[in-house]
Amino acid sequence: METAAPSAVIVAIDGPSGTGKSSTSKAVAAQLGLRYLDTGAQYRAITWWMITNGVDTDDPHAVAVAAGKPVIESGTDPSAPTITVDGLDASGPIRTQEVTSKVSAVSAVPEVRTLITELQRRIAAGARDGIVVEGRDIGTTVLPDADLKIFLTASAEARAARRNGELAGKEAADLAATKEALIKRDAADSGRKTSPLAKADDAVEVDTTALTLDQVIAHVVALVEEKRTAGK
Ligand SMILES: Nc1ncnc2c1ncn2[C@@H]1O[C@H](COP(=O)(O)OP(=O)(O)OP(=O)(O)O)[C@@H](O)[C@H]1O
Ligand SMILES: Nc1ccn([C@H]2C[C@H](O)[C@@H](COP(=O)(O)O)O2)c(=O)n1
Repeated sequence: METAAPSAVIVAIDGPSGTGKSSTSKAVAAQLGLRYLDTGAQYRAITWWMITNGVDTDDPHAVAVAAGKPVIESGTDPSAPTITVDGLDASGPIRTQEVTSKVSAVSAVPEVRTLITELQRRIAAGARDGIVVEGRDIGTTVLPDADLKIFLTASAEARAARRNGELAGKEAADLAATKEALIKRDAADSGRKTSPLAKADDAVEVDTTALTLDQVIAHVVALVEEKRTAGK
């Protein structure tokens, strides 16, 4: 494992679905020369493996028994993040509707969380120049000693509109249905017993509803710079 550089900074960015965690984290990491880790992609990857290997994702025992089998690897270059499962590129398959609908159930299984949390901590510890790690429980559970914790929020309406905007030119989704699906996934992620989606007590909350993505990125970059100037 590499030794962290003195200026290395660990940033945890959490929040509900569609608040801008991935877009913000990637851009902040790229601007500041940090690595980037999308922990949602790891939970999606293990879910995809369960589906393709015939594991019943509604059966926590079956998921727990299989949890240690797939080898999940994350590439942390913010300009080209990667995710593989058993050496196969999983970046496309993990974004399907089927994976999205099953990922909350799989990620609620404690054995899955233990394995993925260990992997996340190893990756963060190996990031010599620092890292931005985004997810649901980074500030509370995975990296409770992070130098800076951000909790992004946005209204369900804004988040649904953003998600539908991604579909421009593709099949137009119904805004109400998108909003309902977001709310349902957030409720499952917030309501699980093991490390639920939650704001850490010492996290800075940023409501992005009325902010452009560039404004959010600039705000977070400024917060990181402040921490660095203060010697973290
Ligand atoms: N402040 C913003 N204003 C407008 N659009 C935004 C803003 N932040 C993010 N977006 C857009 O919203 C969509 C969702 O953003 P992103 O994927 O970064 O969210 P997320 O919190 O990582 O979601 P998830 O948890 O579901 O992966 C993207 O299309 C992104 O470009
Ligand atoms: N730290 C994390 C990150 C993600 N998850 C679960 C819950 C989410 O619904 C799912 C997919 O995440 P997304 O790609 O939408 O960011 O993964 C979690 O439990 N903990």
